[in-house]
Amino acid sequence: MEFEFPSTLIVLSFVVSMFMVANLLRRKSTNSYSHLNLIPGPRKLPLIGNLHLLVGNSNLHLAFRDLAVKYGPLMHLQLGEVPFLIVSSVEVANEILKTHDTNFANRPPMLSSGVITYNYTDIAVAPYGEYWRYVRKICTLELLSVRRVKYFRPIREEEYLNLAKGIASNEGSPTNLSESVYLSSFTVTARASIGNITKEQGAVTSTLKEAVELGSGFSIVDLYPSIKLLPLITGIQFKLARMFRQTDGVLESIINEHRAAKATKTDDAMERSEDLADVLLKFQDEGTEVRLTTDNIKAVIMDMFIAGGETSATVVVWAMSEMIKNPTTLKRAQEEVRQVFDGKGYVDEAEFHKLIYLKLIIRETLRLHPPLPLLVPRQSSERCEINGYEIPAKTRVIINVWALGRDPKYWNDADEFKPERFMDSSVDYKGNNLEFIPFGAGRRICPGMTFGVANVELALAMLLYHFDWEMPNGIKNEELDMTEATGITVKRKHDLLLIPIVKRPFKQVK
Ligand code: HEM
Repeated sequence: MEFEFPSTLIVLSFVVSMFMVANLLRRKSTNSYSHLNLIPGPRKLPLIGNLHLLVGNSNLHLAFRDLAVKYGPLMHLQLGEVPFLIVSSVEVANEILKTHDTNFANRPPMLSSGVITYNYTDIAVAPYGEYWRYVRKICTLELLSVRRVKYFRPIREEEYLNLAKGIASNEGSPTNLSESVYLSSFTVTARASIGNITKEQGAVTSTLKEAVELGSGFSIVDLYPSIKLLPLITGIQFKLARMFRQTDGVLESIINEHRAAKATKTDDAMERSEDLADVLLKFQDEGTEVRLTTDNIKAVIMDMFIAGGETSATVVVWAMSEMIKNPTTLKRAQEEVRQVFDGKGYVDEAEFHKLIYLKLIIRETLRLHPPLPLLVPRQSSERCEINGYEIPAKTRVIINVWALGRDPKYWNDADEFKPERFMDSSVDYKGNNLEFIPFGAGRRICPGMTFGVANVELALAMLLYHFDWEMPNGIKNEELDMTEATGITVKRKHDLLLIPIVKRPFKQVK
């Protein structure tokens, strides 16, 4: 991720400080955020605020948790010019995500997300309001509802079987599991939302990922928004323009292909093979309550690519990593999956209700490794009061769900991987138990939860059923490196390389 707070950012901060001084001299000293100074937080330095405290911390969720231990669960941090509230307890999260949910249902504007989302007309960063509700509803109905997720079962089964077969062809050799899982997860999302995707179109994902990282809200251009020249000086403006051109070209070709297919198909045939892109185009033609432009459609499709593929794959890879590190858990999971599917000789979703232990593993992985540990930043629409403090409109809030998932007040042996803790527990990830919200909570909760979990379950079931796994280069299981990469989606720093040993050969699926 580009929020390398380390030295580059600090150096840049001093470069921009020249501009800042001029700005400060011009501006009146009063500002609406002065109330936030009453909220506990570390002492701020001129111009950079608290940025220096994040130097050397490649993972913001960790740094924020450590600071919260000292300053409390509602903490004020000044990052560059921008004040942030960092939330690290269930009680304060409840205030933001339940009591004042509507007020905090907005997203802060950020330079890069504005550019790549066609001026905030996707779902994830669209302002809270009628447009957001409309496009979110379409995606939920057409792609993400329980009914639609069931409908896409053949796509999932085909793609994850291909994944397993691809891995089997590399039996006995170190295999990059991260790479294969990410590709399959992305392909499933793309096939479900746009029908199919060419290799060239698929290549755009790496550009999209780069753009997402820039749009984390912690990029230097977003921390010094008053310095209008900063995007130019840092080169970010050019980078964004290049990314935009690349992704726009691909999205344009996808839309054109759908329009061309529509023109040649009968209404009946269209009905049967309609995907999300077709439905969005249909609504555009029909002129519904919210008028959709072609750019809006591109923005929504792009959101599905970004939000759908990477998150699920990240969970699969962390779950495999944790199991490799904990061989007893791995063995128990393999025994369960093999017991359920040995009768058939292949994995399919019809038997998934029997995979009790695998579901516990997924929950425990989501607790320890929520793919978006800080959710997506929120912003208040109006002034309000939280914990007796006045919070002005347009205040940015970060919920540290990673810290909530490891809060010793709620979790015994909080840092340990123990799927059994969820046995006989009613705590789930659907946004009701705020100590465990890997999908967020409230109005902005992830709409892709069912879709994502279906991907994770099937991928893991395939990997556990067909293979035993060994570490390469004689490394012991417990020595597996678990370092996290920096980024808005927190993946493994180093790809997961494992040696597959085929234990259940592939049988013709009936
Ligand atoms: C295991 C997989 C997934 C995880 C852990 C996950 C997690 C999240 C989180 C934490 C948020 C932010 C919620 C907030 O700000 O409170 C989010 C938002 C979102 N997710 Fe997911 N997600 C997953 C899969 C998916 C999938 C498969 C899709 C679609 C194909 C999807 C689409 C979205 C969208 C559109 C948003 C923005 C919602 C809004 O702002 O209204 N997600 N997700």
